[in-house]
Amino acid sequence: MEVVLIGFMGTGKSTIGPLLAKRLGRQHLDLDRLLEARLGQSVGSVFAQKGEAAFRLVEQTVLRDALEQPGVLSTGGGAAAQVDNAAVLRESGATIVLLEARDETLIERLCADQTRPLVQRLGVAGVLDLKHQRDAQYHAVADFVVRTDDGTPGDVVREIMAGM
Ligand SMILES: Nc1ncnc2c1ncn2[C@@H]1O[C@H](COP(=O)(O)OP(=O)(O)O)[C@@H](O)[C@H]1O
Ligand SMILES: O=C(O)C1=C[C@@H](OP(=O)(O)O)[C@@H](O)[C@H](O)C1
Ligand SMILES: [Mg+2]
Repeated sequence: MEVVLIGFMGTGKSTIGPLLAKRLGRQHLDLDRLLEARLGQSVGSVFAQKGEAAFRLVEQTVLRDALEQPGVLSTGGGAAAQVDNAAVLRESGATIVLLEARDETLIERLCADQTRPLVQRLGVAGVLDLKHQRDAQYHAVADFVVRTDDGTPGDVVREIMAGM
């Protein structure tokens, strides 16, 4: 991978990834979609039927495979926060961009989309606690940070390009 987007749920990794890839003339991969294709099941049903620990094991394998390919990768929000994955990401040589947004922005975005199992399980307050627990891990992995609160997705892509 040349560029990997990391960050909490709702920061915009899956929205920005395809736009950035198009701008760079590269392929785009989304880790959650790769995992779903491998298991033939949605992320939500993997959490419900197999549990989060099983999800993390498959996520780790799919991440390692994806990093071998060229292009732009949008990770799922938990991927870079797992210790083993953090090391693999750093060693991959990809440019790692952390997307961030204010708590209020994330609440708005996450409440508007009911497909994330951790939001269902933890609720808004619980999920923000999880974000704050993960923040230091995200920053330790990232090469630089881009905020997605105020601009359009196009603005975010331009800012990423400027940072590379
Ligand atoms: N500037 C922006 N950058 C990225 N996403 C944005 C922006 N403004 C609004 N959004 C919205 O925020 C949501 C981000 O969701 P998504 O891309 O699935 O995030 P993630 O993959 O990080 O969980 C989308 O509904 C997107 O349309
Ligand atoms: O933060 C997390 O632990 C998760 C984030 C999700 O991806 P997005 O960040 O793209 O929503 C998805 O991988 C799964 O629901 C778990
Ligand atoms: Mg996503």
